[in-house]
Amino acid sequence: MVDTGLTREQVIDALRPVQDPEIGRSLVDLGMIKDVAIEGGRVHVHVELTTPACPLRGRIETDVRNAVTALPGVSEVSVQFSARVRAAGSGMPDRQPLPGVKNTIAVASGKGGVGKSTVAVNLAIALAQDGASVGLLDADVYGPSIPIMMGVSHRPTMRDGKIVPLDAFGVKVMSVGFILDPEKALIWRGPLVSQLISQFLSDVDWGELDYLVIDLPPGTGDAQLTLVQRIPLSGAVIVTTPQDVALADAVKGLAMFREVKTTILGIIENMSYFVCPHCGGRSEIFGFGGGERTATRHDVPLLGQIPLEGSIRQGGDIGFPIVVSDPDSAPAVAFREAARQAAARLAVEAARKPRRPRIMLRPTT
Ligand SMILES: Nc1ncnc2c1ncn2[C@@H]1O[C@H](COP(=O)(O)OP(=O)(O)OP(=O)(O)O)[C@@H](O)[C@H]1O
Repeated sequence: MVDTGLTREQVIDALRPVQDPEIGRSLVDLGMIKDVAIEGGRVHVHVELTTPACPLRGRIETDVRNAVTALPGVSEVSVQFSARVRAAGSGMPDRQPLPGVKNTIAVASGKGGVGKSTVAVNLAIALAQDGASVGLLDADVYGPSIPIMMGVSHRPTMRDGKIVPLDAFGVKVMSVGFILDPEKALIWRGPLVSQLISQFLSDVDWGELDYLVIDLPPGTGDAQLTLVQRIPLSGAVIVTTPQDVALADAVKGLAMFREVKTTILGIIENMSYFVCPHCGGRSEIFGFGGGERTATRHDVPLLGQIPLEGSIRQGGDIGFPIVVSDPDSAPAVAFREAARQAAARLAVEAARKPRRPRIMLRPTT
C-alpha cells in the first residue's frame, strides 16, 4: 500500500469548511464527523446526520467527497452515514420533555376536515420509513380517525402499569379511539381533554422515540389551547387547504402556537390541486397557492403541497396509507419530502440550543 503521508488531522481540516446546509455550521464543529480512516490513497469518512430523514444527505455527501478529494494523494473517498436525532426541546422551559421522547410534533389545523389526520399518519410513517423511531398519538378526541387510517383497532394491553402502544407500519400508535366510546367523544371539554392527553403522554410506554407525532383536535378553541400549553411540543405543522376560509383558520393556528412559543415547522397545503385521471387536466378545486402565500406572509416554510387524490382517501379508509401503498406516487413523494423538511427544521432547532455543560464530579479523596 502506498503511504501518502496523509493524516487524519489533514482530512478533518479539509472538512472544516463543509457545512450542514440546514444548520449553516461546520460538520466538524457540530460533531457530525464520527470517524476518518485512511488506507493509502483511500479515505473513509463516517458522517452522523442529525436525522435519518435528512433531505440534504446527497448534498452533504458531494461536499464531503469534494473536500477530501482535493487533498493531495487521495484516490478514492467513501462516505458512510448514520444518524442520531437530537432533542429540540420545547419552547417553554416549564414544560418538561417526555422521558425517552426526543421531539414532539403537533399536527394541527384551524379548520376541521382539511386532512390533518391524513397528514399526521403519512408524516409519521414517512419518518419511520427513513429509519427514525416514531410514535403517533391521536389526540383528536372529537373524531379519532387514526385507528381506521392505520388499520389498528384492538384495545392496547398493559405492561408494568403502562399502556403498550399498538404497532402499525413501524410506528407506535396510541389513540383515544382505542379507549373511548365514540358516542361520548363530543362532550369532552378543554380541561378534561388536556388531562386525558397528559395521561396518554405519561401512561403510555413510548420507549425511546426520535419523533412523537401528535394529531391534535381541529380548531383553536379552549381545548386546543389548553392542550398546546400542557404538552411539551418541539414543533407544530399546520395543515390547510388553499381555500380562504381554511387559510384564515390556519392563521389562527399559527397565532396559537406563537402564543405558547412553539416553533412552527411549516404549513402543509393539502388538496392543493386535482389531476383528472382520465384526461390529465389539472383543476384547482379549492383555489391555488393560498398555502404558499400564507407561509410567505407569516414567514414560515411551506413544507409541501399534497394533491387531492382518490388513492389518498382510499388509503385512509382501508388502513393502508399512501406512503405505504404507493410510495412512488406524487402524493407519497410530497409527504416524504414534507416529513424530511420538518425533521430538518427540528434538527436546526436542536443545534441552536446551547449544549448542557458537562458536570465534572470531583474525585472523593
Ligand atoms: N389529499 C387528499 N386527497 C383525497 N382525500 C383526502 C386528502 N386528504 C384527506 N382526504 C380525505 O378527506 C377526509 C378528511 O381527512 P382527515 O380525516 O385527514 O381530515 P381532518 O382534518 O383530520 O379531519 P377532522 O377535522 O375531522 O379531524 C378523509 O376521508 C380523508 O381520507
